[in-house]
Amino acid sequence: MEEVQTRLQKIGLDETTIKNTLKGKNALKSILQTLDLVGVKECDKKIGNLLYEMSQNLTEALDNRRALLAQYIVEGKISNKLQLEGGLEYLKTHTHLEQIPVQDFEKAAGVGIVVTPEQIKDTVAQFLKSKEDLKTIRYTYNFSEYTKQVRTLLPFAEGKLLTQELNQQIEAILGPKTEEDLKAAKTQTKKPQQQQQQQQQQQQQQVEEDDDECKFDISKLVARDLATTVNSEQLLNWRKENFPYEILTRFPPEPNGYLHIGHAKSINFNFRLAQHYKGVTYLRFDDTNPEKECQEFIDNIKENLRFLGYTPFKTTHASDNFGKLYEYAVQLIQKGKAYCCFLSKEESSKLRSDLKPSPYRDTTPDENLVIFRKMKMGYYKENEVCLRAKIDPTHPNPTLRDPAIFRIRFTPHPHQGDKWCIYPLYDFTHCICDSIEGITHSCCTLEFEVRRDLYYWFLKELDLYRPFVWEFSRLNVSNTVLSKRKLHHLVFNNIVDGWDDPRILTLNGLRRRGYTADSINKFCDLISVTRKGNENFIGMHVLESCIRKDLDVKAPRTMAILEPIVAIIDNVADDFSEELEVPIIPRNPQKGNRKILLTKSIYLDKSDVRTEDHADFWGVAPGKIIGLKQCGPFKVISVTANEVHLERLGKDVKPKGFLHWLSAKEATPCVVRLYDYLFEAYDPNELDDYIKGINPNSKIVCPNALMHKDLLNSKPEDKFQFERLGYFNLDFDSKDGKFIWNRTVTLQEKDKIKAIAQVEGKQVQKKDVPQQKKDATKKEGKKE
Ligand SMILES: NC(=O)CC[C@H](N)C(=O)O
Repeated sequence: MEEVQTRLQKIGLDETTIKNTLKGKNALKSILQTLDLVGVKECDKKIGNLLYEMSQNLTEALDNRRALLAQYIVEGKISNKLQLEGGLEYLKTHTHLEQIPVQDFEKAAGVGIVVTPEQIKDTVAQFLKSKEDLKTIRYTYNFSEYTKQVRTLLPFAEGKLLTQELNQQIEAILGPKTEEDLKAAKTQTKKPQQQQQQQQQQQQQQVEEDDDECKFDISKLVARDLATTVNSEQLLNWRKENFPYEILTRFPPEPNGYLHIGHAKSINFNFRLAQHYKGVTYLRFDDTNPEKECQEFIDNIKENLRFLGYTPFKTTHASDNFGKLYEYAVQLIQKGKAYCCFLSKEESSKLRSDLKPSPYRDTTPDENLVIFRKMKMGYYKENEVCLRAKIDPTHPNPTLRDPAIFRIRFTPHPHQGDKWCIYPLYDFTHCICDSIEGITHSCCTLEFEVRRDLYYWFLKELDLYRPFVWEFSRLNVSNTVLSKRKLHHLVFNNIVDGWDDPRILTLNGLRRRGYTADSINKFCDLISVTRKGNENFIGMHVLESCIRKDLDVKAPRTMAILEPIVAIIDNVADDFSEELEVPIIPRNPQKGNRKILLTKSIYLDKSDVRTEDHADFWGVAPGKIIGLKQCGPFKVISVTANEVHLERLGKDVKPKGFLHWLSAKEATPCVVRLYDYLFEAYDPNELDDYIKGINPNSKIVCPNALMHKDLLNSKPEDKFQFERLGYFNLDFDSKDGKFIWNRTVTLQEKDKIKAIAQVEGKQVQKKDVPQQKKDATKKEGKKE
């Protein structure tokens, strides 16, 4: 052991790293293997640390690249972490290549990129120009933060030169430190010890998180672009000339269903990423499957984007590129990189799983061209033949085993009509459309990760500009399901009332439930975007708290009765009527006041009334003192099943609680729907049959409810707080004098939810749910 320890010391690792390495079997094995491979006994600490870093980041799939990387490090061609990251990323996305093309690899790893002192000077100057507050905060600026930020601008620059330049330029701007500066610096360092420690801890955590490639950090993501998308100078110029935006993203839904909260996350992310850099975002319909797609979904997606408040830079259709895609397929055939395959579906999937080649692999390009043209002309039947990319039938990643790229379907297309009878498949289409549109960051959920190599393969073979692909974890919310298949099942089996049922998290459902665009966007901001884990599991209460906060300041207050019972105030005259003036939104006095009437006959809610009293009950029961909201204390004289008698008391009596009520003169009928979680199960996806997790009481209708007559003017989607009952949204079904209110959310988190939150502590990330195995065969986002 000691010998090993000295070995690690000799390559300059620090004591903590050595200690940790000795503890972990794999970590140790990996670094020793690297050292043996390149025969290094002693070296500069910079090289040693990079070798260590590299060894810790080598996945099994990259084991065969160990020697290559180590050699670059030892020779000093890869000399910092960013270069290493670039190189690793390149290798990760090119596992299918036997021979790594030196030029491409070196470009990705920034080998030989010499950043001149001039470049450093200019970049630092530019950077400091953007720091408008520097002259005010002077030497209290955050040095490490500044350094980090310039580094992302010049990832391959020598670190020392960069900080030197930064220091010099700052001093040139601010002049030497004054006495004031020194004082300020002192007070900064004199923070109470505890506070300082806390700050350090936080920073440490920050550093650790920043080091983690999974963490979403826009600047890092953008900087990585430089390192990992291997585009020739020419392709980069093509992009620059054609697109005046440095950042271009896209939201590419397939118009075959309704959008849900997971899509909102993606929309929010793509638009926000672009906006952050003054870039723009396309809405692209990924419409390659005419059998499942239709205009209704296209319109609905557009409407939902509008609802969320996003305006696409352009709305495009993948199908607009069918002509180009056909030409690119022809190019692949001509290059010998695609062939027409007459195997049946069953035959080909058997060969693919046995890692055997198709017998049609060796058809000549000329013959393939003839067949492909005939496919286009409608000469063959559906499924008789398809066009396949010629990649590698034995590849460990099944998406690279000669995937189909064009197939025959005699179905007219919602956007192209009957122009085509051959349709390109998703993988072939998506990357080419991204490229044609000049997308810089192609972001999708993690189940598409296995398809990334294929994405790059097509673009490389066709010599097209390559966007940077980045995957993030898919959103899951507790007590509900989000998969298209499951939602479909719920809708088609009438378990819910359609795609806009307020209990499901489709955007239409949420909207009908009463969720505002602001609350949904807020939720998306809150949950953030990461690459960690397979899924991003969020408790439903997080979503609920977003809408509560939003409506608290937006929704006018009113009162309504779910199940009415008459109450008579005995000690006032028959024609008694008193006008009470109360705030519309207490937190927002500018919204003014509303008026309500107190009359002899009023309505209370049956659930607040009991004929017999109980110790823990503070509603209406014989002999009790109660309060009525906005108007004061009353004594309960008598209670029967149908009627309550009250006496009004002087204001000095303090009742325990206040109930909601309506004057008989102002009450008007309506229907109220109360919604609860659709699933009782916290994570229905975990059950062997998710349907078993359904909550049988997720919808309760109150057909005889009453509302205040002021609400007669409301229109669908108007939102109110019914005091004590929650926030309510007027349903689209309200017409012809019929008013139907959907409860969006109760005023407070339910006890049930509180219990869950306690168990989980403050974190709502799902920890205890076993991670799904990453089985590439099963997890393919799309199938052929
Ligand atoms: N690459 C991606 O973002 C996938 C888009 C695909 N059309 C989908 O809707 O899932």
